Amino acid sequence: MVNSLTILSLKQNQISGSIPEEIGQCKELTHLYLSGNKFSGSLPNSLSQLVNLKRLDISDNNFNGELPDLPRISGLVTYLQQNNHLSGKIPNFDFENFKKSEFNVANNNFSGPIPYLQGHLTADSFFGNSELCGEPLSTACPPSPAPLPSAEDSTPSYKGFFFIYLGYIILGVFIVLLLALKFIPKNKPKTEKGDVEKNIIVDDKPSETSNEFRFGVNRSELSMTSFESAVTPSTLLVLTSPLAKELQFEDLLKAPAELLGKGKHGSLYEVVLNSGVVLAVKRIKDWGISEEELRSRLQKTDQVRHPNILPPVAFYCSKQEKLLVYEYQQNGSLCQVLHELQNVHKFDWGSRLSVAASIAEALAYMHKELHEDKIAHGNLKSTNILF
Ligand SMILES: Nc1ncnc2c1ncn2[C@@H]1O[C@H](COP(=O)(O)OP(=O)(O)OP(=O)(O)O)[C@@H](O)[C@H]1O
Repeated sequence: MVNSLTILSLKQNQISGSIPEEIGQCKELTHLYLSGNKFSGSLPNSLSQLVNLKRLDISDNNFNGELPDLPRISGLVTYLQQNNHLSGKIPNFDFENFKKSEFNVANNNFSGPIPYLQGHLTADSFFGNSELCGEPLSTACPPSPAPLPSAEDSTPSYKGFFFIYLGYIILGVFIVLLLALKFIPKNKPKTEKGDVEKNIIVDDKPSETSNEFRFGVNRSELSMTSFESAVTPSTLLVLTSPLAKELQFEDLLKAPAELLGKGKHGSLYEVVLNSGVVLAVKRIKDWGISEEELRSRLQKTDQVRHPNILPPVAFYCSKQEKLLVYEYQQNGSLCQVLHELQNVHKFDWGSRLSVAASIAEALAYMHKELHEDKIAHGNLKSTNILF
């Protein structure tokens, strides 16, 4: 039971006590909402073992002590812990993953410099920590004291000499290489297409190299070298949706993208096209089926039309990348309605039943139509029900 728990929401109650170390056993937990209670004590170290966690909200409690190693949870997109008594340094998260309103450590006892925020977040997320300093707060950090010179520093050691000589050697080799490059004849044989294909590089991290296409100006993790675009004509397959008419693969790569979440099969980005159209693009990793099979499944899924099934708009398939494009649904998911709305009582039992009936109807239709192709949903959960 505990092993398969994915969402735990205890918010806005009067619960006191500390979070037990055993929370680390809930390995499937993706959403943990404990805000607005009277929890106290320090956060257990085992919290950092919840590697599937996407949303953590422990705001408005009495937690204290230092934070466990939470940055190791790479898929976190919500991190709210304002209005507690937590202390120590702010860890170096992957701040690119957080929207402004989804990261907040205000009104605690944190101290020291704020880590580099990669251009994200504002002072609002950090106010109320009297010993916190650095951007984006207006309090500058005091200069770190210069290390005292030691006796060892004043006399050059053998180790020091070794590095000086090593430096000379490297410089010498570099000059020889430069000269060699200058005098080697430049008439290289023309590279065949096959050779270029062998050189395709997919870089999973943003790179500063200027000849790269970007998916998301500087916020996404997807980038692809120009080699791939040179050998792969735009193979983005636009399905029947009029929304993405004339959509090109390059349009996706150039558009700003924001991470919406990370799942088992990859990351999902909100992508805003030049035209203003907003898409949700899933970058698939480890699907475990062949490119051919993926194509055939998507084309079949596209033929199953039902008002409650969100069809893919387009997909892109190459050896290096598999992208699935959907229309962005701006009204949020069932999970948000159930767990994040201020006034959940608005979601009355009549509405809940009607949502459940719509889901069942859509699922039954899809499974009937795709029965022969053996395609089932296989991952039904409240975050996958969109309004
Ligand atoms: N078309 C969409 N528009 C808006 N939000 C979406 C859309 N599709 C998914 N989301 C939201 O984005 C988040 C991530 O979605 P995703 O489908 O990647 O999750 P997942 O089903 O857990 O992934 P996986 O199948 O890889 O395990 C979810 O919170 C979901 O509600």
